[in-house]
Amino acid sequence: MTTIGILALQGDVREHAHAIERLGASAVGVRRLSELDAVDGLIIPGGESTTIDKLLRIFELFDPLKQRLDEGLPVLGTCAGMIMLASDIIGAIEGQRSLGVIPMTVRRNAFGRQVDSSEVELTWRPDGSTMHATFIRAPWVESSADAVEVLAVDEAHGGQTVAVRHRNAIATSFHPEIVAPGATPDDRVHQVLLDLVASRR
Ligand SMILES: NC(=O)CC[C@H](N)C(=O)O
Repeated sequence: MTTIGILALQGDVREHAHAIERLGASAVGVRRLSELDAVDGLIIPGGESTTIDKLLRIFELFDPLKQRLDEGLPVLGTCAGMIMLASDIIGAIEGQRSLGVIPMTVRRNAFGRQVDSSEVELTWRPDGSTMHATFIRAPWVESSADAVEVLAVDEAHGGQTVAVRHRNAIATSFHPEIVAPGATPDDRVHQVLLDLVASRR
């Protein structure tokens, strides 16, 4: 069975695990290198990128994780996880590092304080369908290399790129793991991660 690790240093782990389990794979928390080496793919959840960065270094995971991702371990980064995957960050705190997996510049807290949290209907480009997305103090993609595929833009806030794919990595500004009360879960983003895992085999 496919096993997806969820980086469990900080952030919302359980909702991602539910999405992965709904898709028929198993989900485990990752806090140490031996756990990282046992998974077929990884999720870096939302939370606070400055804290995730610090904890990765304290747990001595930063460099080994970067190496696994550079070698092709499939990864999904959401919100703070998107920031962690970027090559460049606008609005980083001093000394903040990212893993540099996707050649793109992201802007932290891009939607401003007044849009702390919002729900938006996006167009999911792979099939042109609508996707209901929840944003929480989210980043957006300010610019990206030509090789980076845009999966979704936020027309409601001026057409910013909010989901991308590059090689073994997917990143979303929003929280695809959040299911609104009473809504049917939409696991298309997590399915892209599982498809990346399947195509690597
Ligand atoms: N929901 C989130 O993950 C917020 C991200 C946070 N603003 C950061 O910079 O890391």
